[in-house]
Amino acid sequence: MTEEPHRNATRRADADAGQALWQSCLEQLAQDLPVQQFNTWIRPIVAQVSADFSRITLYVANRFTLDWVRAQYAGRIAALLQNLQGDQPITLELALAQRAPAVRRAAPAPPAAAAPTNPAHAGAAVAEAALPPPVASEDSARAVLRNRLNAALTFDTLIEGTANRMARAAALHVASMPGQHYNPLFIYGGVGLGKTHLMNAVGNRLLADRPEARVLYIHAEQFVSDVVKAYQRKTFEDFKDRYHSLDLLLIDDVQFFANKDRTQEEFFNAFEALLAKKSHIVMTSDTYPKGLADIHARLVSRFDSGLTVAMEPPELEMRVAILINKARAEGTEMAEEVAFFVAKNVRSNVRELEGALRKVMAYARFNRKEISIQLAREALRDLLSIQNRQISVDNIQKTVADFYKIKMADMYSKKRPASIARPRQIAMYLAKELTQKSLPEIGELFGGRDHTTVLHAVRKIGAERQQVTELNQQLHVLEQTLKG
Ligand SMILES: Nc1ncnc2c1ncn2[C@@H]1O[C@H](COP(=O)(O)OP(=O)(O)OP(=O)(O)O)[C@@H](O)[C@H]1O
Repeated sequence: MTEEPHRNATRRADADAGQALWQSCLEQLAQDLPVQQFNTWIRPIVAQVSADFSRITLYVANRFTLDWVRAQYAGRIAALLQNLQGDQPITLELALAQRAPAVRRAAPAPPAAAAPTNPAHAGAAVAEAALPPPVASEDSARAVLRNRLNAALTFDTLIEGTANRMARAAALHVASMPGQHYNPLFIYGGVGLGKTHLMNAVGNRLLADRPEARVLYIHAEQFVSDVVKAYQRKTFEDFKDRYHSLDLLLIDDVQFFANKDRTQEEFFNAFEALLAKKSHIVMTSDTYPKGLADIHARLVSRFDSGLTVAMEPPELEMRVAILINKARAEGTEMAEEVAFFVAKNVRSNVRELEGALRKVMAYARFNRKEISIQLAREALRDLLSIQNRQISVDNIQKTVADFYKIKMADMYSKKRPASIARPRQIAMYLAKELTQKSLPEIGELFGGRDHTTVLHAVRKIGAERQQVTELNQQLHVLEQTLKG
């Protein structure tokens, strides 16, 4: 045998062994996953195994599938491959199909990208190949439409609590029966409370159930820019085709439409067209529809014509659950007492909670220490000192008194008219929410009142906040002012 055919034969044998490895993995996945999931996401994958078995590249058809497979299955696939492969470390890479070489050729592996190792993946690493520009080989309009959803933001990763219960239930309903009830669904709340996450979860769930559905997630600013482009390039027909043909439109932060008359008009047209064909619209905003400034009245009334739900700042137990879950997703177990400590000190929103968690984990890694309350205290030193400096009961009393135009002295007085008693109850509620003080301590600072009086105020305002939009808005404003 000359050298060349011999080399070719060796390559073929390697390639066959590589495919056998992937085949075994596929068989296992077929057993583990529901048939529909396996057929939709796993079966179409083309795998390429490097000659030394150190790297497996999975080629998928488009960016959306890539994100989805990475978020939902990459960890499981990597762990399975590692199991089949034994001790030798293996790196899993995801790439778009247009880069795939013919499957059965044992081409050399692409240059190794630095692959971040995820401890949750049983020693195997998952990397994403450098991606070429958007897929040209398939229904490109659809691929672009789907690309904007973030596949990692699903109902499974969204922790439920009192703060988001209603919004989550409504979103789940929309995802399972789009176009029927709650159309449009209008979700509002402060920054970092999970509005974008929830909205993406609706899109991801619908696409998992109906992969052919035309779903678009878009930020309102992007919509504005699309309108401008359609004007400049005189491509309104394309614009209309794009927006009016959707099954589900998810549009984030509609407060950005303020003062943009032409955009509002185009959005109104899209809105009417979509509703007429029973497509669903989900919107988010930082305020409830009637609180929106500089948006045409006819649009505001359309926004409010389905279901409007608020997302509230997460309560303590929810913050604890979020921390424990997010830490676990990063391969770290966080003790409940530590999670309580962090959650008590970071109250404003989930994004800040995530930031605090990242700090604590990085601090533990750098210092090679276990995560404990003491370590969390050190890691969050700056944040804690800013908070302690800014939010005192005294500060809360002053701010609330100013806001409701009563005297500071009325916070401690025994006077009972509603115009004074109510702001006082609101201040007590905020003192409990925003400081570490106990009920008796708060009572003391409000003119020596009993702790049951404080508890009554905290419960009453907390419950009313869920029901009365105006009070909720006022509390948001006060909270933002106090947090600086
Ligand atoms: N209930 C939750 N469970 C798990 N993660 C959450 C939850 N709520 C929010 N998050 C996470 O918090 C971060 C901020 O959420 P998101 O971006 O959805 O907030 P938002 O309300 O859209 O904020 P903004 O108005 O600033 O865009 C995201 O990483 C999101 O995944």
